[in-house]
Amino acid sequence: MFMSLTPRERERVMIQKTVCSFRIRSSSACFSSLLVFRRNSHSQTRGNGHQVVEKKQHEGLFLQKSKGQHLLTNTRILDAIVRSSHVRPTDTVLEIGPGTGNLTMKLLEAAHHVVAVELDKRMVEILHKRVCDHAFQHKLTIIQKDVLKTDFPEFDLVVANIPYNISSPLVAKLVYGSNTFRTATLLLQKEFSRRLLANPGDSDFNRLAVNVKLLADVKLLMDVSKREFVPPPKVDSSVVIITPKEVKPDVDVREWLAFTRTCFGKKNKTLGSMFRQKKKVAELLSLSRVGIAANASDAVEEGEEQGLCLDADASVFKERVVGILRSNGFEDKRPSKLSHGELLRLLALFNQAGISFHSLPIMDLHDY
Ligand SMILES: C[S@@+](CC[C@H](N)C(=O)[O-])C[C@H]1O[C@@H](n2cnc3c(N)ncnc32)[C@H](O)[C@@H]1O
Repeated sequence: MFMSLTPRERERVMIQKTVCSFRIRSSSACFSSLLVFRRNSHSQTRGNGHQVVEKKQHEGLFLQKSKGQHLLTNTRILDAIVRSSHVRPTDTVLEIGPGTGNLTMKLLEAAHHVVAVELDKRMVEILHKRVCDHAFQHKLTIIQKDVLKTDFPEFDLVVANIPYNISSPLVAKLVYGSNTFRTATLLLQKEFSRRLLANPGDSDFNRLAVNVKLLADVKLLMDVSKREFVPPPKVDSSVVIITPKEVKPDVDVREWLAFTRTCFGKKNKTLGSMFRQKKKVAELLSLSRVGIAANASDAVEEGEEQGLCLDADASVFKERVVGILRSNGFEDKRPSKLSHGELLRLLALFNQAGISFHSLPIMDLHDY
């Protein structure tokens, strides 16, 4: 029966057998880790695009689910990712989570330089050796750190198969961070990519999409089956390309993020019912007081001009908030149906009336 399988199916059976036998032998401490054969730097490519595992030269490597260690092994898909990223020979590419370097090797061929940020020391060692074996070391800088706690050097592009458990803060770091770049081509969990791709009016338009699309365009490049990874994750993946907008709206980013957190907190509620909630009114009232106090005389004067008394009780404040919604035609609207232009206008109306949404530290930029 084994012989009747295609070479690709046979390879999978072999990997599965190894994984199963390891599971039986493994202690509970290692339960979430899988043993696989390390892809050898001299491995050949089969007609179906998968690299052949040379078992004689394998080194055991525990791939940790907690670090999202699912290696993409299909060279056709790796090539397609690099091709769709339009890497130029003059580019410095930032790769996040290079792992054993399957994508890195392709990027090194296409780019002027690659900066790879990898948390796992074992991966760094394997990658370093592999790159030296191919005499590419002068083109690669490896930063062995947590990508969320690292300041990036300058780069032109991002191309990465990222650990899915940090998708949200990582996309926020790229889109809302201070680095300028042409595009970010990211392999993401399929469901996450669909959330990212949602548009105003779609049933699944959400806070992630509204925040990312304020500053960037997002396009789907391709879906990738979970079968293309070793070990296969539970879910399928997708490759998306994020292109920062050339002209960005003039808005206080922290104020915007806090505003969208309020608007998209409860699915399908109208703005009127959302802003009538007792808890929300109390929260906004205290934030607006803090904002006015922090912005000192200008804001206080503005607040007073608008009739906002610092000692105003919650019901007066609620009427003020709902009044803004009503008189501008927003009361019965649902946030998921509003365009960026409409949301920006509503935020400006609130702010002009001395109503503020944020008192958050910078760290919370990462919190979608
Ligand atoms: C999905 S694997 C991708 C490996 C490789 N790029 C590939 O396509 O085969 C994700 C990689 O990110 C690394 N990683 C996980 N969390 C990280 C973090 N916070 N900072 C940097 N690297 C991280 C993992 O160790 C792993 O090597």
